[in-house]
Amino acid sequence: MPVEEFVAGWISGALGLVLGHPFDTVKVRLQTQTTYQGIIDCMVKTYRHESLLGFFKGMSFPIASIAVVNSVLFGVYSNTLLALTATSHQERWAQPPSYTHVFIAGCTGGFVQAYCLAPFDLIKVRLQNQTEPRARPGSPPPRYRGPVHCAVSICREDGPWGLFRGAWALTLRDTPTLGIYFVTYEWLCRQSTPDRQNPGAATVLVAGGFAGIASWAVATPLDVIKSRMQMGGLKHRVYRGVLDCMVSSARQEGLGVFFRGLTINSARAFPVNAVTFLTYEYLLSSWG
Ligand SMILES: CN(C)C(=N)NCCC[C@H](N)C(=O)O
Repeated sequence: MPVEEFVAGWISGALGLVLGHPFDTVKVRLQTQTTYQGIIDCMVKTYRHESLLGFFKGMSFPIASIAVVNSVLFGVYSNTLLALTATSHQERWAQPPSYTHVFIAGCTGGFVQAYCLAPFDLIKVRLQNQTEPRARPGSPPPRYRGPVHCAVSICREDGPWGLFRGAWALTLRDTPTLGIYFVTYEWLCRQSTPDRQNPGAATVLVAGGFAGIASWAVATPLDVIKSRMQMGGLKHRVYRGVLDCMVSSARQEGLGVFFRGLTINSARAFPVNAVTFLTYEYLLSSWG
């Protein structure tokens, strides 16, 4: 099994994450809290209350974990395509796989990565939702002191399976949307590249960016549900399942709730995925 795809996925995921984390914090807060009037209000309040550091809450953990998860996504995707089409990554521009194969490989990558991502994503969302300013003498400490304390507390309160809270919604979110992600990327690259040639850097950047936007646009409704289920129990209500969360969120807040965070997510998705794909393609082509 070729391992370069895993390593390239690892490095490209870490770069994308640093770039996108401040946007991600605003998105998570908009999706799970009702105190903000919109993106700007959330940004201003976060900055005033928590300084610039507020935007980077929960980042140290994903920087290691998202890199692992991205490595699983790209590694599983590429190796599934290899199994389906018997072409390696280097041969794929000259002998392009069908979009059906790309979609199946993307869905497989999405399904596997969802289970690797679930505990890390839960911890990230819980930490991002702590709106307390940095600890000052006399002020009450935040519920979680950091990622490890958060993981230990969840295990203590809910058992080890507690770390997988929201995992089903995450799987439903990621399986089809990762298929869409890779199909969009391939389609855009092929549209703007002469037949059977490797796409240039500008094409990869633009195709990666739009693949990110397209997949997140489809993923947003389940992203909202996933984030709410992950916060369940902590002053937030506990849902009986994905359907219960969907129905009661829509009843209480209207259908618009499913698109909460869409604008900020799209603004985040373009640079994050442009950099991710460019780094991934660059690393694989320089390793030959
Ligand atoms: C719609 N979904 C779930 C995705 N397109 N996921 C893959 C993108 C990964 C990238 N690190 C990001 O966070 O955008």
